[in-house]
Amino acid sequence: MADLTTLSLIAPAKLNLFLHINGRLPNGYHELETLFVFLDYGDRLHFKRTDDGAITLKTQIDGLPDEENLIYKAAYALKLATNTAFGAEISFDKHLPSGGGVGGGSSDAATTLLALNALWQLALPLEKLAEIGVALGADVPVFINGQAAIAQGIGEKLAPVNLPETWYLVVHPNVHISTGVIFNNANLPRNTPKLSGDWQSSKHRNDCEELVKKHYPEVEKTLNWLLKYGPSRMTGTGACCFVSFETQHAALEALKSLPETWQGFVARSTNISPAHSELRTKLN
Ligand SMILES: C[C@@](CO)(OP(=O)(O)O)[C@H](O)COP(=O)(O)OP(=O)(O)OC[C@H]1O[C@@H](n2ccc(N)nc2=O)[C@H](O)[C@@H]1O
Ligand SMILES: Nc1ncnc2c1ncn2[C@@H]1O[C@H](COP(=O)(O)OP(=O)(O)O)[C@@H](O)[C@H]1O
Repeated sequence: MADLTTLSLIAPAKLNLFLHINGRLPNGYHELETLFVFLDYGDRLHFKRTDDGAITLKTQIDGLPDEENLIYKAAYALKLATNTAFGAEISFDKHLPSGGGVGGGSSDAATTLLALNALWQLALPLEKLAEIGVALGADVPVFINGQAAIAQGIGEKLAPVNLPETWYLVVHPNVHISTGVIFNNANLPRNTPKLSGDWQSSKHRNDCEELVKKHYPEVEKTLNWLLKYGPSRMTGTGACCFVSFETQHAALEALKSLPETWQGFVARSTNISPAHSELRTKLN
């Protein structure tokens, strides 16, 4: 295996193709059933191994102290768990909208754990990385595992699935939605029965959608605008909404007519996380 000292790796977006809330745990977290798929679009992170033991971010996010950046937190947590003498310099190109429901922060954290596990020559198994990751965010384990999955629990119990890969137009209606605020709203429905039998033959929805539409009219407008192309849905706790297309061309044509006040991107869904595919290529 190659002994790398630098590594550049994607932190892909995810979509929640459905999101059911089954109940609330004593610690306030919610029991979910959600279908995760990855997109071949995301942030790009650049890592350089150093010998001085320090973790340094060379890029900043406006209004977010480095110590609160999930990239820094992930690197620090891995260093703490392993006592490695190595350090890292990390820069990144942020493409995913913050608070967009596409998992940007969690994916950045997962990519950091995967990359530094290789650069610091730790050889930790994915289960251990996921254990470190879940303390940073409920969404981190699916990115560490790297396989499209139905998640249960708080999002960390993963059953791999194999979905038809297709094209998506993802639209961000320019509103930032805090996951914590939505989950803490008294009017959030929390009583969807657990899926029984074959999940593909059940009816699906996003249980956060109605509440978010009420509080963020731009999300409702986006979902309605997308309806002309097919059934539209919100991902996670919002704000991004998506619709699928059979061809890249059709998705790009729809993107061209997007109202100027919103942002959007077209991406292909993948069953294997593009971070894992890239890492495999670069390590061999
Ligand atoms: C809803 C989902 C669906 O994929 O995605 P996003 O919309 O955030 O992308 C995730 O469960 C979000 O995961 P993540 O964004 O990592 O959440 P965390 O940082 O762990 O938690 C943020 C806050 O959301 C609430 N939370 C999160 C997960 C969960 N199963 N139950 C909760 O109640 C908690 O109030 C917590 O303080
Ligand atoms: N590297 C990071 N990228 C994005 N957000 C981050 C990062 N580190 C910490 N955060 C914090 O996490 C919050 C949720 O971000 P994000 O994961 O992009 O949203 P979502 O969970 O809705 O997809 C942000 O508002 C920000 O305060």
